[in-house]
Amino acid sequence: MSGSSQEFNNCLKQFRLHNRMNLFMTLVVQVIVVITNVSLAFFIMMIVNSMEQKNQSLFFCSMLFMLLVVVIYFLFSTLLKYFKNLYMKRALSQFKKYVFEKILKKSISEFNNEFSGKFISAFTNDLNSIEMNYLNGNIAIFNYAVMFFIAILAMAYVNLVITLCVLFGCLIPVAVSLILGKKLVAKERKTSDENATFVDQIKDLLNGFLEIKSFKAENEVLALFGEQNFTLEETKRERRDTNDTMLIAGQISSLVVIIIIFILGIIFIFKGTMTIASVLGCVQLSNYITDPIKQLVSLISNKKASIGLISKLADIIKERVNQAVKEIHINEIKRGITLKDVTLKYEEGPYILNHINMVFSKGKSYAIVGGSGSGKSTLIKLMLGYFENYGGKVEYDDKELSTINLDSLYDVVSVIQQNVFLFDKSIKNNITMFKEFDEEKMEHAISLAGLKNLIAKKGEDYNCGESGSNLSGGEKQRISIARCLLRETPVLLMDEATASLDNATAYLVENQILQIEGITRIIVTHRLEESLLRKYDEILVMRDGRIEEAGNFEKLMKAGGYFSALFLVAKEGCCES
Ligand SMILES: Nc1ncnc2c1ncn2[C@@H]1O[C@H](COP(=O)(O)OP(=O)(O)OP(=O)(O)O)[C@@H](O)[C@H]1O
Repeated sequence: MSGSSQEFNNCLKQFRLHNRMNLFMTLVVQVIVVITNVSLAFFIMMIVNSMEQKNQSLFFCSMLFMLLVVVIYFLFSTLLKYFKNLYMKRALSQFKKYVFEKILKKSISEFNNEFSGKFISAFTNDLNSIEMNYLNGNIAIFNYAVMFFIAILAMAYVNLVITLCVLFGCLIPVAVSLILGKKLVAKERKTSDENATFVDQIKDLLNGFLEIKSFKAENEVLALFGEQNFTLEETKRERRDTNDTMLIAGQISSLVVIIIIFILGIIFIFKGTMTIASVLGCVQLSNYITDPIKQLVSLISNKKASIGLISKLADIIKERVNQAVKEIHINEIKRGITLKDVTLKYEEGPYILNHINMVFSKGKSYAIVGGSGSGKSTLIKLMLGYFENYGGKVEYDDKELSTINLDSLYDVVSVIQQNVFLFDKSIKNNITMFKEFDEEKMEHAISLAGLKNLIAKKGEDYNCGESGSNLSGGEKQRISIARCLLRETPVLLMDEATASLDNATAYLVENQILQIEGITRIIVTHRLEESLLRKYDEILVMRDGRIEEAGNFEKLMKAGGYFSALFLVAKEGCCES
């Protein structure tokens, strides 16, 4: 079985898990509700018969019958509501949890290769469609199928010829559905894809709200929005069009059926083989035949379309990386990290990392410096298992990165990046990432990250706001530094982690991190401050994806090469400012 179909089956399993009894009860109760519905036709026949025959006792009998039907209907539709809602609740919550769990299991590289709009759209638009058209749809299909068969049996009991002719009239919508069904599936999938692009764009545009306002780019952005908005709505229009064509076919079929019943009914009344009551009964029963046909046509097509969405979701969440090759677990670093002839490029572009050779020894500190775009962040991302298509070798001790289980890697390596993400939760939760930590360890990390004053002022339960909007850039960054230091991993990677801090705080934090004993630090920095740079065991100078020079501060300055030029320019800039 392929990964996708295995995942597809797992998705469907979530609807049934611990939920079979609720579904079974829903279906049983549904049958009883349908029978009470169909019995209305017999009530009409009894009433009309009592009128034709002026038979009072038959009239009272039919009224009593109807009263009983209403009571049964009330009781069972209440039960139906109860079991159906219970089934839906469990099915959807389990399904969503499963999908989200699968997304969380994705590797960083997998997640970044897919548009996150795809995931958001899957959780909004696609899930709504799956709820409506698959879960609700399945129950509705069962309801109408039962209604159709019971009504056919009841009508055959009243008049077999009329029943056969009615069935013939029902062929119109069935034929239309067969013709248009496949189109609808394709259109539902296209709508889902367009919606994912739309969500992606909205996310992107709203993230840049400040830039849009300050550059007065509202009109240009509105035009960009308008294009995708139009494409999405056009796709939805096409989908609705196909759906409506099927509904029209259903309506025409109902009219044809009613005409057939009346024509045949009059013939049979003239022949004396049918009464007015039974013709009216057939008309009422025909509703329970044409209505299901009308509904079933679009319900089945919509269900097929939503199955397409489940399979698309299964495709998104299925594991792409062969986990078998990533089964090596590491829990410590004994010697260090070695890069052997590492190369990397994005698709068809130039090499971003160009034959890098480097040994990062355990417990030492390394600074990575270099001009903008020289590949510093890419190198950090590479060591975090961000890329799968690199050349050469990246070894943690003697274990190749591509074979290491990434969960275990993140027990050993942590990263602080320039772009900080904070959750809309308290400062404490943002530092601990919702885990329990020793009070003493917490205080130590808070102190190293220079957060003591902030916590004294606002308290650790202070809410950070959406994406940390209630805090300054520097405060957010210090929280992310504390978050990382709290984990006390043997390897710490930092990518411009102090960029939004003022000079004094940045110096303090970097200095404190350089004093932590026993951990391996690899720090990308733009701050070429002599007293700090002297504390690094080695400085790697990157240029165009290569390591141009490497050595300690003194050696590099003596060499008078690229580093010393960078250092002098930075020093001059600093003195001028
Ligand atoms: N997703 C991507 N697709 C294509 N090219 C990319 C991508 N990300 C980065 N690059 C390119 O890779 C090169 C190295 O980028 P990287 O972010 O590693 O540089 P950097 O040295 O960290 O720069 P800076 O100091 O400005 O942060 C740049 O030329 C950049 O344009």
